[in-house]
Amino acid sequence: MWLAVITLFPDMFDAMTESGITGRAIKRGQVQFSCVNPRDFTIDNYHRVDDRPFGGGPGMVMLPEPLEKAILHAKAKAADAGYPEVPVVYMSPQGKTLNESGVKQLVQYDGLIVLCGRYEGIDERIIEQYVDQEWSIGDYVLTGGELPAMVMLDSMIRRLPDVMTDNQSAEQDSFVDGLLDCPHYTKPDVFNGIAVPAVLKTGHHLNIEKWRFLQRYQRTQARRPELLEGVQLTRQQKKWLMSEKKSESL
Ligand SMILES: NC(=O)c1ccc(NC2CCCC2)nc1
Repeated sequence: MWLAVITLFPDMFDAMTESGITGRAIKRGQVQFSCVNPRDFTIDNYHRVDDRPFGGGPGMVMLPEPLEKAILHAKAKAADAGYPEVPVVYMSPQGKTLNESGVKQLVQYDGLIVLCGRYEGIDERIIEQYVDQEWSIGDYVLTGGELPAMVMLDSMIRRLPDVMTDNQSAEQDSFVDGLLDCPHYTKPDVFNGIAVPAVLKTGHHLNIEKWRFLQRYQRTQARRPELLEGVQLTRQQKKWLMSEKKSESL
């Protein structure tokens, strides 16, 4: 996947490119990643990338010209790399709230340009003319679009084929079927006097699968009941649930 981020703080993305599974995917060439800095496209002596808002009010707004030049440069780079039509995504609290289905939709693209704002935001005419999709990682305001961009890109990169090894695979992710995740345990058997649930040490895979499903269902019911509306249970899961409810009513 071809990715470019437009940002005044490219060094922030070292957190994603220099470590972990995302760093490995980039080193392996599974992801082509680059940053484009609007400050490199300024023409005044002060390299201005922002100015005061028309209509007054606090803070500054990012100037449209450096952003336009940065976007066009990123689009040209994508075309040179063989990706002629790359959508531009802008990270903002006004965007669609990102969730697993949004990640699945985004990771289908061959390439993506992610625009990160700073200050009070960017000139609206850039959004009107160049932004294809606005996305938000949640209903809160941050000082910049860089962290939301890294959150979104991390969730996408881990879903690319062959990025996660089999035993890490994203397919078994908790959210993949809408339920929260089950508890996880590893050595030691007893930690601070608390033992690992016995079923997990039986090696009885069906019982373990049942236990994990029931844990996930009960956790979702207790913590995020609204998520249950969108959950499609398999016949087996429905049976497990029925037998659990029966045994509870005994
Ligand atoms: N919830 C979010 O995804 C989000 C995105 C960007 C942002 N701040 C940026 C937006 C324009 C200037 C700073 N804050 C929050």
